[in-house]
Amino acid sequence: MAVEAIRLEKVNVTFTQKNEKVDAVKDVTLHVEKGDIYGIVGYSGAGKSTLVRVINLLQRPTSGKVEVNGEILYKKDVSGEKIISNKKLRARRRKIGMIFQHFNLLNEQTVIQNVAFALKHSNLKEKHILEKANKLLDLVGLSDKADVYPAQLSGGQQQRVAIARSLANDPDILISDEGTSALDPKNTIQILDLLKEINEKLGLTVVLITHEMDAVKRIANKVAVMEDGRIIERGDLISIFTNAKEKLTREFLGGGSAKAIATLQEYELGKLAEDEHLVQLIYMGSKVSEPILVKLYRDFNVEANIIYSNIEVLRETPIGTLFVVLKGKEESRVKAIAYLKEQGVIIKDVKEQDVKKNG
Ligand SMILES: Nc1ncnc2c1ncn2[C@@H]1O[C@H](COP(=O)(O)OP(=O)(O)OP(=O)(O)O)[C@@H](O)[C@H]1O
Repeated sequence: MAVEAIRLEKVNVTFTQKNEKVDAVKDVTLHVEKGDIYGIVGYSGAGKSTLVRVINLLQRPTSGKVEVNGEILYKKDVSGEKIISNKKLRARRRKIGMIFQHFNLLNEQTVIQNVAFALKHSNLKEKHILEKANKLLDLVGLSDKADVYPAQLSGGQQQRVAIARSLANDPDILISDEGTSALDPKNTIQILDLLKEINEKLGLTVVLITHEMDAVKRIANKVAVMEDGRIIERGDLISIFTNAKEKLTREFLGGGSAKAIATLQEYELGKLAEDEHLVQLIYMGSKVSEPILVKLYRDFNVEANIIYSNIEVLRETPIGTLFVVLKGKEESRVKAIAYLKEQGVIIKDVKEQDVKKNG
């Protein structure tokens, strides 16, 4: 089996302040495979930052195991505590790049100096350090800004500098802790696309901490939802999107599903007749839904009345959601549903409790 980039096992982090205990991370097990873009979403205070700081041991867990690239960096259980040497830890940390919401650049240093700074400890000669820094600026599209100061750059450009700096030591893993949260929508998209490009070009594993599901939808292949220190739901992006179990996950998915529920509440499920059945259809790709629905009528004598429709793009794949009332004889509806399934459409029954006003 391939070695995973990150393996956290039963990690707990408890902070004690003035006799008060905060369990910031509770029994979290998380496996991130090499090459993943793993989104971790949750509201402020859910424990996301604490959890990712555990990966490079900026935060030592109260208990649990931290493994990076197959090497145990830290382990604490009933049998005791084990941590790699400080020297090794420093070396391993360099292979885990990090970017933050507020960029954390050195304001008195130029752009190129900011990037070069990350290589100060290395044995590279000044000339090679500058060569490498220039290459990285080129990669992030800022070659022409090498000699300006951070204050002269836009937020998006500053984050590009931070990304270039985070790549200086050729990391295997890049952690973005709310890296796009201070940016406007256009810069957010550009930075997310840059992270995806780096993921693809350099094979970097990316962990994306965010409270914005849109960021995850754009580039992540996997997602975990955190609440109150725990991971409450996780999976690959499309299955989470099409089959979220937790209310909080659906809340984060927001947009479409929240609007759908509001529309369905208007519709009142109680109004459905004997020969009617409300279902949710989810289909992938750009397959047009209309011809399929027309076919339901023509071939199965089942009318499909669309209550709500929406298309979202997940990692460049359009995913359509339709809430439709299927009307017809029961046996015809069964056949129609079987046909839809054959077409690769995911079908879910919509029950009254799914659209309860306070549900
Ligand atoms: N150094 C610390 N000392 C005490 N409590 C802390 C410390 N760091 C975090 N906490 C607490 O741990 C909990 C989780 O915080 P954390 O910053 O990990 O959440 P988060 O999901 O990243 O939220 P945010 O996006 O606001 O940073 C919070 O209740 C926070 O107050």
